[in-house]
Amino acid sequence: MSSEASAVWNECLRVIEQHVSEQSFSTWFKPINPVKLEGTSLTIQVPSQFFYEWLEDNYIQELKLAIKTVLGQSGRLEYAVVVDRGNSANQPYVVSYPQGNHGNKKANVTSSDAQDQKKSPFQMESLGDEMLTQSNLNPNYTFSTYIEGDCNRLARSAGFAVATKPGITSFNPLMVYGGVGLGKTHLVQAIGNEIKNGPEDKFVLYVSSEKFVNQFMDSIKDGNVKSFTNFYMQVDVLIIDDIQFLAGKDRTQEMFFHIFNHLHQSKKQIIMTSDCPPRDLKGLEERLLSRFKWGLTADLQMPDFETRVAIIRRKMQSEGIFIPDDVVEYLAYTVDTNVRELEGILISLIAHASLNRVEIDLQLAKAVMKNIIRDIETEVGIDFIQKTVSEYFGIELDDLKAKTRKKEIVIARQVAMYFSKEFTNHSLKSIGYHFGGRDHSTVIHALTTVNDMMDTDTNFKNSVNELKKKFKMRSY
Ligand SMILES: Nc1ncnc2c1ncn2[C@@H]1O[C@H](COP(=O)(O)OP(=O)(O)OP(=O)(O)O)[C@@H](O)[C@H]1O
Repeated sequence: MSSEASAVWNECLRVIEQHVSEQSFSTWFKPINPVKLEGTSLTIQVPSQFFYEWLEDNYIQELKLAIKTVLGQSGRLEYAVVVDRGNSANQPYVVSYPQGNHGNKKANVTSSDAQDQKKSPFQMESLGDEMLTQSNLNPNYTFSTYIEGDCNRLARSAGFAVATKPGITSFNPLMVYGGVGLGKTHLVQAIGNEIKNGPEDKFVLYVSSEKFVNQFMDSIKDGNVKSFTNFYMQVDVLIIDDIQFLAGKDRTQEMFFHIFNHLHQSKKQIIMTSDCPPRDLKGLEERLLSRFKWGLTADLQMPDFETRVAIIRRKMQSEGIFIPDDVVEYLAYTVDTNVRELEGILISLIAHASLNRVEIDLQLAKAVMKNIIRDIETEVGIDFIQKTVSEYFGIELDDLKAKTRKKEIVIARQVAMYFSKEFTNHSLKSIGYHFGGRDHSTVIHALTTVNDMMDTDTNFKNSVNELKKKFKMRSY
């Protein structure tokens, strides 16, 4: 190592130190060795191709600034990457970037070893999205933007505990599972952001399982497995999304098993998500599954109506738009599949309104919704009420009209009559007619019974209210 190169690099480090966190500085800049200085071109040696890619993806601005400050406008930076070749001696090859060409992955590679040029480097996929930071975290996914409800209370509070004391609570690993679009990624990234922005300087890394698998495969192809493993073993908080993707990928599972053990033993935090509970994860090794159960497993459910309203309002706030209450309610009633879909519909609604320069109102919401969800019924008729009520109580539609006097059928029939009175313009006589030709006094008796039961039986009242929401939504 030339002493000139050392002196220049030390100056560069002083500049860099002022612009990155202490943890990043020791992880990404301390391991670098200055190799040589030729004119205003400084060559630094980095431990692996991955390390080099990481620097280029995440610290290009800091490096540029340092080189320009120390070597002037004509300053250049070249990298010598130590290639891991198992037992054979490490031969560096040089990746050379002309000034101002940093970050261009197609830049010339001049190698001291022709073979190495052809190797596709083990690299983190380009992060692309400027929203992502060096931990691959979306800064918008925070606890403050994550609406709490019965659907996520346990997972959220466990997540918050982990964020406060990563690696120390008994929630290690923390496994969050739930159906598509229910907020798994948002929650685990909120934990990551909370830790990253906290007082301790922790290296937090979020990675999808798919990316993890691809990186591992690339590392095998490139003979870089060691640097892959070393990299993951340095992490303080590893967040790995959609773990079900590891199913059937035995080699990756084995590697993950070692990384998991190392991190867990070193009291580093592991957070995972999955689309199903660990017991239903097919194609995952038993030893891995048993480790997943060491910590806490918490599920996410579809948010209830009130939580959906709160999610819509939060989204409106972040988009800086106003939507009338009846539209918010309409959307929350109608979209009960998952939160991503709810957000998607809200965004289409906003887009329609701004493209057509019209106000967002119920009419527009219905029109947008009709395009998206087929078969949506906008009117409540007796047929619809009968169908919905019979499905809800798990009885045959025909039984509502039949003579049978079985208790559960009588109740369902009375409830259906009650809603027919509330949501349609049919007379008592007509309602009776639609329920197997009963007379109007039977309908009156049904209405009285339902009202009385709602006063005395909370479960029954909840069922009626739940059904009411379905009808209300369609009667807008
Ligand atoms: N409780 C919540 N509060 C606020 N926003 C939420 C909530 N739950 C989900 N979202 C939003 O819903 C969208 C989908 O969430 P996310 O991507 O986290 O779901 P996921 O469960 O990881 O989905 P997938 O199964 O496809 O990986 C995101 O925009 C997220 O911000």
